[in-house]
Amino acid sequence: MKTTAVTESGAAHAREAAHAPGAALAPGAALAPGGALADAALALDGVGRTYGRGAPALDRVSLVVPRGRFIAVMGRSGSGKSTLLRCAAGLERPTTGTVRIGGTDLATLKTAGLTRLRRDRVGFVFQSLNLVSALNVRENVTLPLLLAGAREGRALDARALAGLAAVGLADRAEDTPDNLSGGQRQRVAVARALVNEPEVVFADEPTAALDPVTAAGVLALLRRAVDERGTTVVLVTHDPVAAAWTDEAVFLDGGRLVGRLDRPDESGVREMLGAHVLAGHADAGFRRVAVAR
Ligand SMILES: Nc1ncnc2c1ncn2[C@@H]1O[C@H](COP(=O)(O)OP(=O)(O)OP(=O)(O)O)[C@@H](O)[C@H]1O
Repeated sequence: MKTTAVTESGAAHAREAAHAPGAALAPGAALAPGGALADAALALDGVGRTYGRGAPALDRVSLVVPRGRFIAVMGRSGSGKSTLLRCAAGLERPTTGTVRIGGTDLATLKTAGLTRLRRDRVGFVFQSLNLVSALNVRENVTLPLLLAGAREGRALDARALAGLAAVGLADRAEDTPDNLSGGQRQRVAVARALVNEPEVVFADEPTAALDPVTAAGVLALLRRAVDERGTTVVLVTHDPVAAAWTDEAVFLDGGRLVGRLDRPDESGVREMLGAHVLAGHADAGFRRVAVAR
């Protein structure tokens, strides 16, 4: 695949990111309450999810994501990426294991508390969570703030406009989403996800429907949130080009975490997807794969 200049600069940007590597826990490893791991933006410990009588969609996944880190979750179709994201984001309760966001064990929260946590501390950029077409772009961006109890008014609008300016769409604030292109709508979705300054943003294939240059623009916005605000971003993607914007890629196969790359580049990711992940399915153990740069 031809790499665009924008994409190369994104990959270089990701390579230059100087964050400490994330940690992966052995299945079943304990998280010390109040310890360094409890301070992570996101920590999964032995998380599993089974639907009905089928094989586990997610199988004892343990993963610690420090604050201010951009992580890609990769793997072939059906490997459990979206299930991991839904469990990690508190949209679905895991069958086994523990999920912590900023030290809060999600299992300790009742439905209302979980809703509050998702509203106040988490941002979402999902293909399926589209913008509300009955509201204009500015109103779409203010929605999370209103749901969190903010009062309508100039201060709220100013915050939405600042968010839209950051994604280059301040001049489209009064348009309806239907009048925007797919890429512009995704940029509004990013502005909406970031407006209440969440600790963690979960993004499920946010660039899947976009051309490479537009996709790079959306990924650059997420990268900037990580670098400038210290936001943690968890990105589910099939795309090695998208993964190259992140600090770390983790690989799922058959619901298990089977590998990871620090500062992934396109070729390293392709190699993992093509060889290690598929061939490594029989090996249930978690493997660290060092890639020379
Ligand atoms: N609500 C559900 N009910 C039953 N099975 C489910 C449900 N959600 C996911 N699964 C199953 O769990 C497994 C993992 O699905 P998941 O959507 O997490 O994979 P994925 O890696 O995100 O796939 P894709 O890349 O195709 O989106 C699949 O076998 C899927 O059929």
